[in-house]
Amino acid sequence: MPARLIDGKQTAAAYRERVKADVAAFTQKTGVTPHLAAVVVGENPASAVYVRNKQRACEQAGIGSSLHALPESASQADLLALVQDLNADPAVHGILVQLPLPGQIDERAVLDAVAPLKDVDCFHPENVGLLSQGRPRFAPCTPAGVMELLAAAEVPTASARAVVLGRSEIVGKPMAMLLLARGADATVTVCHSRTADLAAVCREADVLIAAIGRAKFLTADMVKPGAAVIDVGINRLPDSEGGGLAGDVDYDAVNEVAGALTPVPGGVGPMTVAVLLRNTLTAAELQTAGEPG
Ligand SMILES: Nc1nc(=O)c2c([nH]1)NC[C@@H]1CN(c3ccc(C(=O)N[C@@H](CCC(=O)O)C(=O)O)cc3)C=[N+]21
Repeated sequence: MPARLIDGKQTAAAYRERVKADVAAFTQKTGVTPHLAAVVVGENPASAVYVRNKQRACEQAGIGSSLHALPESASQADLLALVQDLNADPAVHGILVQLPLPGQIDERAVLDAVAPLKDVDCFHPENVGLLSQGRPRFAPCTPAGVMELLAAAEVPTASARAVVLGRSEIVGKPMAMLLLARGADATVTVCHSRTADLAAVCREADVLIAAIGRAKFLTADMVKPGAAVIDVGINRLPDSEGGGLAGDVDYDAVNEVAGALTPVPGGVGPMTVAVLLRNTLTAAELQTAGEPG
């Protein structure tokens, strides 16, 4: 019996319509157009696709966007100077420094330099701290997108056993915090590449979030029959395997065991972009209400 498809494209489209309406109301009331500045260093092809998707989504939602590209060889000082300029620019509300950055640049130093009120990725320690205290300023884009998908698919989290496979700063750790938060009330296990009996731990999950960054890593033997499986993976397959995008889930096999499942593409990715739009409006609201800087 194949799993119920959790349609990220459809959920993202509905979510973006709501953001678009809220942006129109905000701009009508304040005369301010929210603006997202995307910073890209070098020519990472995957990043180019995502940045283009984000810019297109911004335009459709009535959000202005600008692209600030530095060469692969840019120094950390160059990038920090650009971030400071964007921090100081009152017409820029959200700043997104596209990851990964080239090896000569310390990602943590750059992400820490983004003004907390403009940190629409929710990567800054201040915003991660607020999130961990259950009073988030911004929703972490991909984890919040996952929560929206679970809600849209009416997958219950309260009292459910949730297993997060992966412990990254971008997805795994904030994902665990959102599932643990009051209102979501899941019982959360975070596992990773060093977890013993990984398959057995994953099989305990009613809700299983795969965010380990390895193509088709989650196999059918790791899934409890009927569980909801959310695939956060965005792995580019080598041309020898047909190229294209694959998730962290072995989709065809898991589709026969899971109760509900997200596809890649068409699942979490579109939600990541949709939540980024919401965060950019939130940033504009915070900076227009005269919130202390
Ligand atoms: N500072 C920063 N913030 C990010 O949020 C961030 C980042 N850096 N670096 C890269 C990752 C990746 N990411 C995606 C965004 C959209 C899709 C997306 O729209 N995916 C479509 C398919 C897109 C395609 O055709 O390749 C889908 O899954 O349906 C995927 C991945 C955001 N990221």
